[in-house]
Amino acid sequence: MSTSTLLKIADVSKRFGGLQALSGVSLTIEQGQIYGLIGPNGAGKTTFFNVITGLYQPDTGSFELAGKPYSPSAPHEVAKAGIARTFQNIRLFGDMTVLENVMVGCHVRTKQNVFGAVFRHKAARDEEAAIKDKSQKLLDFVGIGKFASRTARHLSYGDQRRLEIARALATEPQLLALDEPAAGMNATEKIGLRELLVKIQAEGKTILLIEHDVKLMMGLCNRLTVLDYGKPIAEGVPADVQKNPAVIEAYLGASH
Ligand SMILES: Nc1ncnc2c1ncn2[C@@H]1O[C@H](COP(=O)(O)OP(=O)(O)OP(=O)(O)O)[C@@H](O)[C@H]1O
Repeated sequence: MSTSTLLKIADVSKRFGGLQALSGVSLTIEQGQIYGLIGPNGAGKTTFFNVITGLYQPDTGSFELAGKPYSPSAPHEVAKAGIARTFQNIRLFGDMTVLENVMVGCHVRTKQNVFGAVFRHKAARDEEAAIKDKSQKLLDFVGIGKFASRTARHLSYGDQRRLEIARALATEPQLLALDEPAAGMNATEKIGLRELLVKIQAEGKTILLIEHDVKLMMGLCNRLTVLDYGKPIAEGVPADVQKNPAVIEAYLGASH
């Protein structure tokens, strides 16, 4: 293999009572890829995200991150291991400033312990200044630097999505997992989002993306897995996936 594998997931299953939400889902994401997960409503996409980010315990499944066994446990541990995610429904600290929201993400990687913060040691003050600086740079990178001191809930919807991405990037993830980042966006915001994701990929990041906008996904992703009723029905490059009869049937079936 010429590229290096970032995340290798094998045979993930998850049952909720009588409902088999995921069964036998395997996928391999190479470093630097934008990898898409698509499928009709209820196909299991978010459940899969919740499993790999430690919110749900799978019934079966094995995981390897950057060549090492990885066991998704508590979300904080997942962030430390190098996976950051955003949620379908925006989860920001609405009453904090835009800058503070990103600073929270940075704290996953900080060295100072709580005593340093309480007693305001010089090292803690220096680190805090570095965090502010890094957070501002991330805001500039995602295109909302001028709103740093604004209260987060006063941002437009599209900019709140950008802020979530900046906060996730602040944890210095190896994998950025985005759950429907374009949901509720207008056409202009979607174009902006697409440009941002391409820019993040150009920085060397790897992205796992759930999205309903199939056109956006086909244009953006290097590879895709399609789920239907919790099972993978197709995997490959967009040009092949969109011709796959099982995929066409799953989408037509869902809309008729
Ligand atoms: N905590 C839970 N308890 C019980 N059932 C659940 C739970 N979470 C998800 N499910 C069920 O699992 C199935 C898969 O849901 P999931 O949200 O993963 O699908 P999805 O592909 O993300 O859908 P959408 O595109 O609508 O967000 C659905 O039938 C859902 O109702």
